Amino acid sequence: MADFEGTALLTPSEMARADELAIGQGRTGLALMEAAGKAVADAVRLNAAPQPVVVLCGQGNNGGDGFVVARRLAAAGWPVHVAFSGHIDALPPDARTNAEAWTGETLPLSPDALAGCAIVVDALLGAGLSRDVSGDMARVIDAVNRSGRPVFAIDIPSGVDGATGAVRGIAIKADRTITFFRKKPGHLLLPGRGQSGRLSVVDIGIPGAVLETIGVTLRQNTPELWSLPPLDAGGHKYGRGAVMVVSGGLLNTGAARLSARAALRIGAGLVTLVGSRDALQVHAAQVTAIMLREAAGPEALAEAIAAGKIDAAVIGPAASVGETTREASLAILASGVAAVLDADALTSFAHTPDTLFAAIARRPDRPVVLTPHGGEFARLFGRIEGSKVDQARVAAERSGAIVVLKGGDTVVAAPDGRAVINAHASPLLATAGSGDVLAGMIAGLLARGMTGLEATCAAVWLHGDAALRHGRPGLVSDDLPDLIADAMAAITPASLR
Ligand SMILES: NC(=O)C1=CN([C@@H]2O[C@H](COP(=O)(O)OP(=O)(O)OC[C@H]3O[C@@H](n4cnc5c(N)ncnc54)[C@H](O)[C@@H]3O)[C@@H](O)[C@H]2O)[C@@H](O)CC1
Ligand SMILES: [K+]
Repeated sequence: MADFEGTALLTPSEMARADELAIGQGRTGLALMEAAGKAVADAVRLNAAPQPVVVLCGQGNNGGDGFVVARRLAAAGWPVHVAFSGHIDALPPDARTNAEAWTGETLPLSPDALAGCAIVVDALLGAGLSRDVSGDMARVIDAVNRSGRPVFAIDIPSGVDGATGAVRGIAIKADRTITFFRKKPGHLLLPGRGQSGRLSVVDIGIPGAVLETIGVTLRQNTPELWSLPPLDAGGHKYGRGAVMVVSGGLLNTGAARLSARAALRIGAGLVTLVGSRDALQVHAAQVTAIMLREAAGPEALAEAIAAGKIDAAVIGPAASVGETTREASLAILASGVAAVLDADALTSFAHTPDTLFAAIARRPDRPVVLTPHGGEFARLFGRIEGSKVDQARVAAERSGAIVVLKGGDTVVAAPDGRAVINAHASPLLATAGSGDVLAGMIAGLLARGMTGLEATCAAVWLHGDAALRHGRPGLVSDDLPDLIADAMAAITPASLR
């Protein structure tokens, strides 16, 4: 996977380390704080005409940034007051210096401090919370959220946990968030993403090279992380990979068809639906470019894989839960093809996850991708503590597979610890069959020869992009495969299309 440093995400402790490393390389904490406060004051000035501002300052360095913002806005002629209830002496040194340099009005931190102001700057808490928000601070946050006034959050909306995106008790609902150096997971994970409003990242003088020292393993999913394989002018369909999708029974064929269409649309050379004769008769009435092959039972599946020179297989969409799907999944894994296990294939191992993980371990060279939503994840992996990223990472390590923990903030994790958060998505994707399309897209890109993590991240991003392209209510999963072409075209240079 390309190592594009702009996509790196830093947990609060990694960000503290980045600050420390920058300071070790000759920057001062005060200079970083001044740059941070200047960036926020500039953002306020760029986005509004001069009007009364209240800067809510907490007891740490986030509050220190707030005092810089207050000083700079006041110097630019804006009416500003600060709301702060701590002891200046108890502030960390740089924040204290800036609090002492503030000569304007300071009111106690309470909902009354909002009176008469038109804009709120939130400098209460940074990304690394040590406890839930309560007391006066909670009351002020509640009053800000009810006030309807525009809020500029410094670094992260106060109350959002920068590592997990959780709202710790209560959190500021910001219109704009200005963060420093790199985004934090809490800006992308839900509900933190929804609290952040429009997010911008500003350079405050921390050298990018510190990322290598820190050893960042978490990234945001963007097209910079992967590239779609170019089409070969002399290529033939087998060179673009063959996908097999296992069908559900007579009355459950639609889900597999969605997967198959998506696999073909994303560029697999050949796609075959396999299943019972009666299921194939339903498919036959619906598909044209997709091929059909009768195969019932694990041996027949293995034969179909060999006969079709299959590169990647999908099993799970409406496959039914139970022994048949379990045995079929094991046959696919034993065949060694790249495999995407979705939906019923995951639930079929709910009572025997170790059987699945052992089968994955026997074929370390070809990728296996598991695509659970939250319910399927819990059935297969039980309860895992920590953020969504932590959970996906533990599951990937335990299973030996790439795990796609789906949702509005899908997390992809690899067994080696690399993880990616996808925020390029639309709530329209919460519709029946959307996951079936994603499974097909992943398989299509695996068949085209992309590595497991790249294929999965690319498919997740393109799936989100397809829904964003629909751009209006009324998206159904049948629409998605046809939107994939435009999604791919937008990131593919014309010479390679
Ligand atoms: N040199 C640096 O470290 C820099 C820091 N910067 C700013 O500093 C911030 C981080 O500063 P800090 O690490 O001091 O963190 P905070 O500003 O969040 O302050 C931490 C303090 O808040 C308290 N606290 C934690 N959770 C709380 C809760 N739920 N309710 C009430 N109090 C709580 C802690 O006990 C601690 O006293 C960043 O967000 C950024 O804005 C920037 O100025 C750039 C440079
Ligand atoms: K804040």
